[in-house]
Amino acid sequence: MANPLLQVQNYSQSIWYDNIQRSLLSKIKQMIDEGEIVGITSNPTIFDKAIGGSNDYDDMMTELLENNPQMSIKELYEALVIEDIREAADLLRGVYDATSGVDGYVSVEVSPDLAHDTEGTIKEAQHLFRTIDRENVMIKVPATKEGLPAITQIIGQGINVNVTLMFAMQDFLDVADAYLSGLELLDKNGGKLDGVASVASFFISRMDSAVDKLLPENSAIAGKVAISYAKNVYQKAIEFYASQRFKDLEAKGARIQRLLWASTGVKNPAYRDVLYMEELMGENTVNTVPPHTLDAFRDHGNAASRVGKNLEEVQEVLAKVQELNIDLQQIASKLKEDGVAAFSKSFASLMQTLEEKKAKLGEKKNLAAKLLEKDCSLWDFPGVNLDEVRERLGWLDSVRETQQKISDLQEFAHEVREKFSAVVLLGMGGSSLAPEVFMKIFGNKSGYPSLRVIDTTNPVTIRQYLQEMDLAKTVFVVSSKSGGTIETLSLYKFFFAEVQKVSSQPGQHFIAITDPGSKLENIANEKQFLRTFFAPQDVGGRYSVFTVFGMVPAALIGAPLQNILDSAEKIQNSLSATDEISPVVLGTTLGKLATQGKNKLTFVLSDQLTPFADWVEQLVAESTGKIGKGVLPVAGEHLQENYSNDRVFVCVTVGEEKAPNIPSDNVLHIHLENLTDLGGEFLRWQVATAICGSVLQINPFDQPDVELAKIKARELMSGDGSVTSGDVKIVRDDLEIYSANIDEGTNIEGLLCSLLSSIKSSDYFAVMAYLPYDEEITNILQKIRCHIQQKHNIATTIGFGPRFLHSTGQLHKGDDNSGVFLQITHSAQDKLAVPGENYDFNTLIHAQAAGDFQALKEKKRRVLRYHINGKLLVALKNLLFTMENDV
Ligand SMILES: O=P(O)(O)OC[C@H]1O[C@](O)(CO)[C@@H](O)[C@@H]1O
Ligand SMILES: O=C[C@H](O)[C@H](O)COP(=O)(O)O
Repeated sequence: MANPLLQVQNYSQSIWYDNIQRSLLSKIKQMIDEGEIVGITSNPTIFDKAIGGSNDYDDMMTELLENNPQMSIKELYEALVIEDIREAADLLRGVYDATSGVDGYVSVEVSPDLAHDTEGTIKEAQHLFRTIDRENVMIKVPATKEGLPAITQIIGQGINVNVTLMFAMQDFLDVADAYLSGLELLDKNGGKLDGVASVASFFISRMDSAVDKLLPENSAIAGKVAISYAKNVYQKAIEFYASQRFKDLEAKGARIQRLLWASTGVKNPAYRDVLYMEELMGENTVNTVPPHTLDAFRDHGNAASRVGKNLEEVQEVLAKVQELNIDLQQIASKLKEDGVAAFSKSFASLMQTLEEKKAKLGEKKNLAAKLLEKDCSLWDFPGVNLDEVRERLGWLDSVRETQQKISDLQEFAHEVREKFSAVVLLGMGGSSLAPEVFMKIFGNKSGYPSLRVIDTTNPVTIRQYLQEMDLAKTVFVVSSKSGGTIETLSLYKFFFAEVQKVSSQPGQHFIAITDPGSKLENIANEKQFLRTFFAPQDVGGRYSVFTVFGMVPAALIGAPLQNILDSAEKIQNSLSATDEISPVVLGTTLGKLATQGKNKLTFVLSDQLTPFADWVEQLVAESTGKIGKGVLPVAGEHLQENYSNDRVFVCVTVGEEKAPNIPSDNVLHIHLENLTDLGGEFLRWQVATAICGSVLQINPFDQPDVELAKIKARELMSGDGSVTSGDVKIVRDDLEIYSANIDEGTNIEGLLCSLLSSIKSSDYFAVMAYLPYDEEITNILQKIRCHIQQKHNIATTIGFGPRFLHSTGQLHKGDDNSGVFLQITHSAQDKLAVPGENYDFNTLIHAQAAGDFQALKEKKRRVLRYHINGKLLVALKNLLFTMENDV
């Protein structure tokens, strides 16, 4: 079907667009190119919405203030507005030339505060016209008593004028007279009359909104008064421009001052949404149309010449208005007054928003600039070792540095995919989580190997993964910054021995990612690994996604490296933005809220982004949970009807998705146009977390309490490979229960009750499962968690051990002791030896669980360990049953 907007020109009406905003300029260009619009209008309300309600202008504001910190708010406003008006004028220049100056104008209004100041209006009109420096600009001047002489003077100087805020027939007559006087003045001054244009903006919907209130219920003339009045004015205009006075001017090139229908967005939803467009269409008029009305007309508008038609009905409607004693003249005067006041209010609100933005930008700029300069003073607080901080700020260069290495990474990936069909990454925490996100979100590109991360010491899972592997076609990435992480090295030893069974060159199945000089580098050299990638030493594990730790595995599966880095760079380049989710603001907000006790950061992620939660969980928890402070990341919970007030939500949607309704006052929304914007999210959260650490006055780059559990685990692993752990409280059937820092109970139910009755409203409940990765197990754990979430209305988390020890494990022991912990362990039949060591994986995982239990105990955390010796699933279901029914 033909676009109805394009048919409007058949009736000699020009459609202008009643809207402008920087980010819309490309859309506006498209509408101009397609012939849908031939002009643009703006007003103070439109700019208030555009500048106050978006970040479109933040970069320019930052730049302007950088060049001139003394710039006043008014100057700032003007600079932003003028830039848009110029750009719009340039976009419309083609129309202006093609129509010989009939159309192709963009209108900008003088400050509404000058509405009653003739001299001030003249000066500002001159100033704007000169500064904008475009022929196809119209200066908007209100049709007030003081505006009329200004119109004459401005037209007399050859400046185009759009007269605004016209409501009454008398306005038309006054304005038309002022216009002709202006033309006469221009003529007298020797100016060219064909070089000046003017429109008279007659406001429609506002008149109906005011009159409809005075009409009896279901009145037949509802929604018809403004149109009838406007049609009457139109007739008057025809008469006026047939006058000899105008004919004389026309002979010298003058154009009529076209009537422009403004305020044509329907305000009463009961009316047809294109009512004012359809009814007022006709020769020698302009209609300036707001976005939603334009969209509606494009969709179902009906173009026809109507403004000069049905004149009997016009008279009937106006007679009826008189009959009802409705004084349109009086209403019009009031609307004009109100209009001036409303534009003044918008203008004042915009000035205030700019004032606030300027202050915020200064503050954010300081933080952003300090961060980009790697200024350690951001974390200069008692107890923070600044030398350690200094050695952990390299991540701020990672995106830029890795941009240079894309082709090397891709070449290597190409070599690898010729030989292997699967990549297995062995690593913990920051060395494995980002690659797993990439694999789960992007998948492996066709022709590229798939990737599996192994970050457990659970023998059942390791065995199962081994059985699923085709070792001859598998390449292992051993990923460890320190090169000494026990899980990673044990897994390496195990899989190297397995590969040795199928390959005469086992080292060629291994790639190392590590710091130069690490133990892993030595191993890689000795075993002749396929390749060793060195990571920058000044980037900590959880901030390393853009280094080789994240990018090598991403390249191996053919993930969109360029998009990932570009979207991250985009975020990095706009660190001083002021919107609530810009990284610096986000970090500041999260830090401030956490200090007010709102420290349960709950992620409500698009299904497509679910895997991102594990990465962000580690970043936030390990970075912030220390010295009695911390932000607990919560992911994977069901939405509830109400929440305790310690929650902050971050809702992330992608593409067309709608955000769910979250019943909380603290909800931040992040929207990704598409999944390839994911790179920016990694950077957003790295910056936000670092800044949050600054607000919390901690070092967000260390993990002081992770070591404690490791020490305890080492102590518990005796030379013969067994694990000793005291504290057993109850032994029943195939169960052993241990507890610490809770009231004693005499049976299992009693101990569980003690644990749960210790819960306070600001606590959280954490399930820590040293169990195989398995869907059924996960489902049962989810049910346990869900039960506690609902029954106690607190935040809940689930972590698989030892994986979570490198994530929430730090926060569990470092925060303000608000965690209530249920640790679940199981004795596997399969011990699975670690070649060359005196321990097997079963011993290792038990030592890790028992070590963490001891560490939690020492830190006075409330913890219960539920150790299962018998059938795992049966025991888990029993535990769920007990929790749902007895405790
Ligand atoms: O890369 P590495 O040295 O093996 O460390 C793995 C993980 O262990 C930690 O150092 C401690 O949990 C994390 O910060 C890190 O991501
Ligand atoms: O120039 C256009 C006017 O300012 C605009 O159409 C006013 O519309 P409104 O009545 O919807 O605010």
